[in-house]
Amino acid sequence: MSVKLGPNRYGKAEIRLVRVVRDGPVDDAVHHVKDLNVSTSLSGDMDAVHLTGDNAAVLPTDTQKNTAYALAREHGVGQIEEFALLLARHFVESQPTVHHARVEIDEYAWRREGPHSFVREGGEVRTCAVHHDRDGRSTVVSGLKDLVLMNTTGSEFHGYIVDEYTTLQPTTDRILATAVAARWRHTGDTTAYGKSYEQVRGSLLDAFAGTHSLSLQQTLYAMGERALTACPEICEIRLSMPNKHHFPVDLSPFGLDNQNEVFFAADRPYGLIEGSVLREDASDAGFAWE
Ligand SMILES: O=c1[nH]c(=O)c2[nH]c(=O)[nH]c2[nH]1
Repeated sequence: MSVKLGPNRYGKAEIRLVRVVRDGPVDDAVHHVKDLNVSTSLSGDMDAVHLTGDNAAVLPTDTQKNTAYALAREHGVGQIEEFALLLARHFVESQPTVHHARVEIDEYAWRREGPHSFVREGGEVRTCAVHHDRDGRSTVVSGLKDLVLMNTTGSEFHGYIVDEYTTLQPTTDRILATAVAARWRHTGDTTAYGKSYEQVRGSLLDAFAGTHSLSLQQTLYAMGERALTACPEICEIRLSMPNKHHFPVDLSPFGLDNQNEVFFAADRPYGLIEGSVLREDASDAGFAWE
């Protein structure tokens, strides 16, 4: 039997990193925090390590982790996309055996409660995934996940295929609830990642709340379209949205009606609606989504 090594990469997953910045006199400083989960992944001249156990080309994952902490100390974090690019470029530019770096970062939000006190926001997580290769090409995908949304009316679903297995009743008034995971690809024309994050997030919320929905698919498209319209520096957005079903409870055994007021919130199974919306003239994605 003849086999060969296929695509491979390696790195440190889920490096938890909290960076504190102190602003002002030591006794009376206002603190700022960045709370990150960083994952690095490198590829390049890695045949020997797999085929013969020669580790000479390998930058250990332990070193990758240390690098994240050291660069956070030296440079600060700023926008997660900037820090991810700093790390990715560092690995590729400092190590000839590393030809490609992918750095993914999740950022957890803390709301200020005092000069050095914070409350963890329970809601969405900001995300990014950047790539950098030895030809100097970089891609940046930003995103969010766990953005839980609900409309308690303004959602219908009917007109679908009915076959011998269909039991679903058509509805003209249902709860529409989801947990949005969105990732958007930057054209490369901007580094204003904080601003575009706010624009895209705001667009997703506006379109979800403002669309009278005939399906979650229609809502997904409206959300993507709104984000692309609001934010010229992104060219493609990918959305993944579970349909978190809410079933009206049959209260007739108790002599009670239920005019869409009492629901069973099911956690599984759930519909999973996914799609991308992109500009007609979107540039080639290259390795951005890998
Ligand atoms: O918005 C929806 N899209 C579907 O494709 C679907 N399928 C289903 O059973 N309910 C729903 N709702």
